[in-house]
Amino acid sequence: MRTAYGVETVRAAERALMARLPEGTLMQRAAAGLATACAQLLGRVYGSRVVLLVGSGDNGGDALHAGARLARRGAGVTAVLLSPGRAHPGGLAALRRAGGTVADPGAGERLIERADLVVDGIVGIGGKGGLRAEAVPLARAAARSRAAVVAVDLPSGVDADTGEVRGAALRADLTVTFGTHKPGLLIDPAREYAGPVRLVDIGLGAELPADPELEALQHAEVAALLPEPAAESDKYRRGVVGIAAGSARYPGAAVLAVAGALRGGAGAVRYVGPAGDAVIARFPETLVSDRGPKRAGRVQAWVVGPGAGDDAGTVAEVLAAEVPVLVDADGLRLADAGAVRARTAPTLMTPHAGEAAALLGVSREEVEGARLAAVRELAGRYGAAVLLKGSSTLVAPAGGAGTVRVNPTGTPWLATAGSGDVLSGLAGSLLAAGLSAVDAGSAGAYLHGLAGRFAAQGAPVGARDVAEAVPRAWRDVRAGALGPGGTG
Ligand SMILES: NC(=O)C1=CN([C@@H]2O[C@H](COP(=O)(O)OP(=O)(O)OC[C@H]3O[C@@H](n4cnc5c(N)ncnc54)[C@H](OP(=O)(O)O)[C@@H]3O)[C@@H](O)[C@H]2O)[C@@H](O)CC1
Ligand SMILES: [K+]
Repeated sequence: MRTAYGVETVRAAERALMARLPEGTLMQRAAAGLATACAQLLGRVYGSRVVLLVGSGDNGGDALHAGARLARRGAGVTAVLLSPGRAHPGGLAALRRAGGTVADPGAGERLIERADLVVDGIVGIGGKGGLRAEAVPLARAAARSRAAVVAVDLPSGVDADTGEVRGAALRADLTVTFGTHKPGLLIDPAREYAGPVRLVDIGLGAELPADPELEALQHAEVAALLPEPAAESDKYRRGVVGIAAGSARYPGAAVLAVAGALRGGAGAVRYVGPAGDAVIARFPETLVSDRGPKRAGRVQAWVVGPGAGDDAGTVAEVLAAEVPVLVDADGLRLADAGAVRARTAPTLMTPHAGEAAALLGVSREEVEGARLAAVRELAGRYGAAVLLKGSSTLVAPAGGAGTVRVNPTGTPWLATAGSGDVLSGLAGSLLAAGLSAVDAGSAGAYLHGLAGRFAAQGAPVGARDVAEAVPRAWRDVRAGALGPGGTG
């Protein structure tokens, strides 16, 4: 499990740990890890040109101490001080002792142009707002330069707690973060600025509380969630998932949701709606009914909404059922908020950013720029678990408070028509198999992302290919959890 903690929590843990350690220990641990990562990226340290961008806080201190270590190994290290009078005194002294030099911001752009490595120590978890004006030309120069850019703790200019990016920010090739991930490192748009993230252990772990702000499941945790049929399982014990989707106009959504559901571990898939012929032609194993959800027969969880058009009646009927319900696509628009809140069985809503924006009455850009806030807000308003789809899919528990899951397996190739229908079927099937709403959403997104990667392998794919790759993803998750041999 990868976890991320917010700034307040990190600060409290840091204070508790520092009280037991000699002064400066944590910064030395951070700087040692940072210098090691920089050296690996450089390959050859001796003779390399390193530029440190140094702000007024401890983030700059980390950069200066790491720079001193690189200078001792023969790198030419220059620190560009953004607030010359306020740079970390101990770090500055260490750099000078190691033979490093200091420059004014005015010289920064020229130095960056010729550098092999730029270390971004402008601002870390103490940052407020976006990058300040004096740092913007340096961020641009770093982006232009062929130098590798390493961000200290997080890329300067991104919000550590939310992943929001207001204005300019440093774009890193690698982020070296200390003690724990910060939420912003796992959520777009900030995540994109961070590049790959390396976590340096500084001993903070024992001081962190049990409930992180954010968590990302990995193979082992997903494998533990996946249903496994026992010898005595019949199809009803494995769960029947009902799919109320598709319309005369959009039969494809029904077919794709069923395609996902058949691979999600439920014992049977029941389809209800006007696209029964299309569904049965493609998947003869489906139980098809055109008598509406109420009279369709036994179902352990429902999926409602993909391609539903304007069929508000079916959505209302499904919401009245006393089993878990996944609401997607048109269903989100048609669902009555009061009816969702009044439900006693679990509800999982699965909007993409545009649908979430419509529900919240804001623009799509606002949702995409502040995904964590949006998913919590929706989960609070509807009293339902919410899976917000996108480049970093988030799953918030009903009510919106508590740990949010972030899916690590997504791929841009999944942004293809019908891919969401497959996910809703897949996650609905996991609901029917007995997973909680948050577990079904996050395990579904994990398998779906992995399936997208397997199907795509660097080339465009259709939603059907994604559905067909789900069994491979499932096997990979189980194999990876068992040890060597998988990709986990
Ligand atoms: N936590 C831990 O366990 C450990 C933490 N460690 C390290 O400490 C870092 C946190 O250090 P920190 O608290 O000194 O804050 P930091 O991020 O350097 O910035 C604050 C300074 O920046 C300024 N400033 C504010 N906003 C700004 C902006 N937008 N653009 C530009 N400047 C801005 C603000 O000054 P102001 O001008 O507002 O007075 C203030 O002086 C952390 O990220 C990690 O690297 C490790 O050493 C070891 C263990
Ligand atoms: K930084």
